[in-house]
Amino acid sequence: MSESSGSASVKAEPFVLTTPLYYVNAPPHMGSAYSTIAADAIARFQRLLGKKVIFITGTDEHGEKIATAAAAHGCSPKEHCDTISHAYQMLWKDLDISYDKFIRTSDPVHEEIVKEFYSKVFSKGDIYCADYEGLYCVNCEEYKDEKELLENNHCPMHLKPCLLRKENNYFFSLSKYQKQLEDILAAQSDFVQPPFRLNEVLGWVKNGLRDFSISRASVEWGIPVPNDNKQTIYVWFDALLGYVSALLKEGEEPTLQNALSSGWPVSLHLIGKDILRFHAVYWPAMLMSAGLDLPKMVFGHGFLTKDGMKMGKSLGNTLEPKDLLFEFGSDAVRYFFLREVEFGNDGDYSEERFINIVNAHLANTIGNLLNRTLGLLKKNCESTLGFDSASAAQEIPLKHNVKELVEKARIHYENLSISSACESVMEIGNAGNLYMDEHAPWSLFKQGGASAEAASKDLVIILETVRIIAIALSPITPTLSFRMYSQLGYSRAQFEAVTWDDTRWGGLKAGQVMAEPKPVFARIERKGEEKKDGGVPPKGVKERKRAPQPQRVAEAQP
Ligand SMILES: Nc1ncnc2c1ncn2[C@@H]1O[C@H](COP(=O)(O)OP(=O)(O)OP(=O)(O)O)[C@@H](O)[C@H]1O
Repeated sequence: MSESSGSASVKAEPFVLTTPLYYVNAPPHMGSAYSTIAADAIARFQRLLGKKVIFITGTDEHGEKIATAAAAHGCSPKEHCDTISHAYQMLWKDLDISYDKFIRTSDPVHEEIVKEFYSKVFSKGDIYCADYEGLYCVNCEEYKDEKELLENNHCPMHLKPCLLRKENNYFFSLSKYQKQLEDILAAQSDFVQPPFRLNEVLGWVKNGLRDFSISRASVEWGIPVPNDNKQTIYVWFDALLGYVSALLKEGEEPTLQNALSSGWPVSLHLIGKDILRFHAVYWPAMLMSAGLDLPKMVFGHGFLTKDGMKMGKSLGNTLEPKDLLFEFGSDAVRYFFLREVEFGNDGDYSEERFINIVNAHLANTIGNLLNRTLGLLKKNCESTLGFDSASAAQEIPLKHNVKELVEKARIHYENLSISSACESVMEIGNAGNLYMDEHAPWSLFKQGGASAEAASKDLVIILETVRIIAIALSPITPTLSFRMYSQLGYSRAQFEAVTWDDTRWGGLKAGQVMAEPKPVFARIERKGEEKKDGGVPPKGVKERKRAPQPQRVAEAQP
């Protein structure tokens, strides 16, 4: 991605990004939440740059696995999909996901788009009928190559046996697009990110592409193949087109032309590495066949793992996001996973690490800095700024340091190095804390006169640093950032109007009145940890409370 300057000018071309459309075989888990949180951070960052963003997420609802899951719950596939899709939407709400469009592949408008697309590919001569026999993983909804399977034909991802299946299906001529795909991957080196995943994709393509079946004779819960109602369209062929259907406006006639005119091609498909082949090989070939533009980038991130295995619905080894949210709150969950897991690589969850990171960074480095400073301002300056931040900080090193770190954070966000962006912002917090400790304004106030004046300038300088942190961290911790902003005396509307340009030094003005100091982030107490109000809780009393409760813990004042 670019390193061009972060301007707030509105670009005509929207930034369109997508999460995977999650398969509704079971409710969402922390892995599904991870992709969506990351996409949300990117969407929020792009909006801060002044871009028009179309952020698409949704659910993939057809196929054999869904019909089986519905039967197991004694309901119809549609009822099952309604329930699980709703669970995704509720979780996204709790996680502060700012999506613009939630697409469900059982939506009738999507069916129209799939049928039109299928007919285009058919007219191109890229669909034919043939018998196929192969090993099928129902959990991947994919025929597998024997070479990629474990002992006894077990799927390496789901650890379940693949079954031999023989069907008469419609096939897509993927092999026809081998050369074109090789050329695209060579010419557009950032089409697949991170770079090591591009090598993976190049390997698959160079090994030779085989046509794949795009219909199922044995699956009823799906979109009927045009002109052959005995077969339904393969769930992946159908699901990928959800990214197109999502662009249709409310009430608009469901045609490809209408959908494509509202933002195609996608700027970024953000996916887990498990579905890279579908997005970086099958999907571009399908689009080329239909004569549609290709997405600009496919980013395959790593897995959240448990005992080294991918956390997933089929394996059932998942971490429940609702529990984490209940206990720690949305900002903590978002921050931990985006800061802790280097974006692109795998990462493991540990509660101890979660608590340590979140307490150290959000409660101490940021929350405590703001709270201490506001406490001093209240005590010594009636919570009112005596100087503009621009005039308070003429040529101090902190100001230059902050400027450099903000620019680093911006470049990291642009390059999707989300963890490094968090790190740069936290360095701003460290610099602010160091400034506070070195200048010790509490003792300058005691000296009075010119020293007291210097102290009140110091407070403005630190609060300006915190203001910049609030903006730069807002793609990751939107709720916490708003709490910080309102402590600085700004309204919700003022917070919502900020752009990345507002990270420039000089926002705080003399006379601005700060809010009553309240901790913006409650430190998480470990089970059995001694509480500030005295001792461990008595037996039978729940040790942790629902987060966030910022007023619960007041950090020590200097
Ligand atoms: N453990 C995980 N770590 C990171 N992302 C994950 C994880 N599990 C799922 N995802 C996200 O969800 C996408 C797959 O969605 P899907 O609905 O198929 O979930 P799943 O839990 O992987 O299902 P299954 O276990 O049945 O394969 C991945 O590409 C990724 O974006």
